[in-house]
Amino acid sequence: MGPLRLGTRRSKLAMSQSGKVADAVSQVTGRPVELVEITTYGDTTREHLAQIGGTGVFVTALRDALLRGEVDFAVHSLKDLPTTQPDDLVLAAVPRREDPRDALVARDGLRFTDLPDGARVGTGSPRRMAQLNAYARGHGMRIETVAIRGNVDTRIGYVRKGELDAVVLAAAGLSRIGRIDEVTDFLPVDTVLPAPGQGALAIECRAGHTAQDTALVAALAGLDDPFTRVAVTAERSLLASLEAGCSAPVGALADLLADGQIVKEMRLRGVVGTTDGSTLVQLSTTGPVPETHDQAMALGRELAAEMLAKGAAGLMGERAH
Ligand SMILES: NCc1[nH]cc(CCC(=O)O)c1CC(=O)O
Repeated sequence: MGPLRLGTRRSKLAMSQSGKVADAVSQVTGRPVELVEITTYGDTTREHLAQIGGTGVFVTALRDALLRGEVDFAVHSLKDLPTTQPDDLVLAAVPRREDPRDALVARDGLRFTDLPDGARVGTGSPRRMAQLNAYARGHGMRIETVAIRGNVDTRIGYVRKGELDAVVLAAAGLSRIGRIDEVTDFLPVDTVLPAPGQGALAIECRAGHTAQDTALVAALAGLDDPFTRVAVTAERSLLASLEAGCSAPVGALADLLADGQIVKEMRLRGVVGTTDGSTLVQLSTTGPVPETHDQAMALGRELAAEMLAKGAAGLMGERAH
């Protein structure tokens, strides 16, 4: 048998996380893994993701390569993955999640709460804008959120060149490309809830039409982290039930509540808001740690129903598509 072919985007972030997954897959399968670089629509378009809708723009080309048999599995950032799973593909593994928080990279080592009056803060994410602006309004701060996009290096470049006072990025992405030292403040999740699935990766395969596919899915299961899987399932169920795309202003995070070493319950928090931060619907639910996929899905649906009852639908500009 030849090497396994791993389909990946070619950005520095994607190549770095795919390289790590390749090593882990080699370990569990005993086979060499070869990286196959694929350009996605999200990599070439110059449009703002909030405008093109975001849903699947980084994913579709990778999925097509999988379905055509050009690669054996694909590695995605889970937060970029649409909540609808195609029948012929399967999430073979969700490895243990890294730090899910958003992080600030600001000039002069500034923390978020120390930003000066009128500070310009760059982010392309309506979710980040909504929560940053809501915090500022509630704490007598005045900031201006500025829509930017581009890869991580480009975004940090706006601060280094003095065009912005700060940018907000996912801590996990910075860590994966070796730039975590540039973070000047980790934003508490009470201030900014991350995107559903942020900090987690997804390893996707064909759903076992051949004996080889089936064997690969079984081997990759060894890389799955069951708690991360349950947590991101609940978060993504919330997103799906709100009928929001991945560029909608929705944050969600599931975490465990423990008493010492003993895990007691899982908490799921969700937020949706207007980008100007004038209105946020933020709710949380706590219950037994889900033991099945269906239980995790139910938790997300229940919280979504409560958020919709509080007017969440009216706050999402962008609908599912
Ligand atoms: N939308 C872009 C994207 N998709 C995944 C990550 C990296 C972090 C992660 O895996 O959640 C990033 C960059 C960012 O949001 O700063």
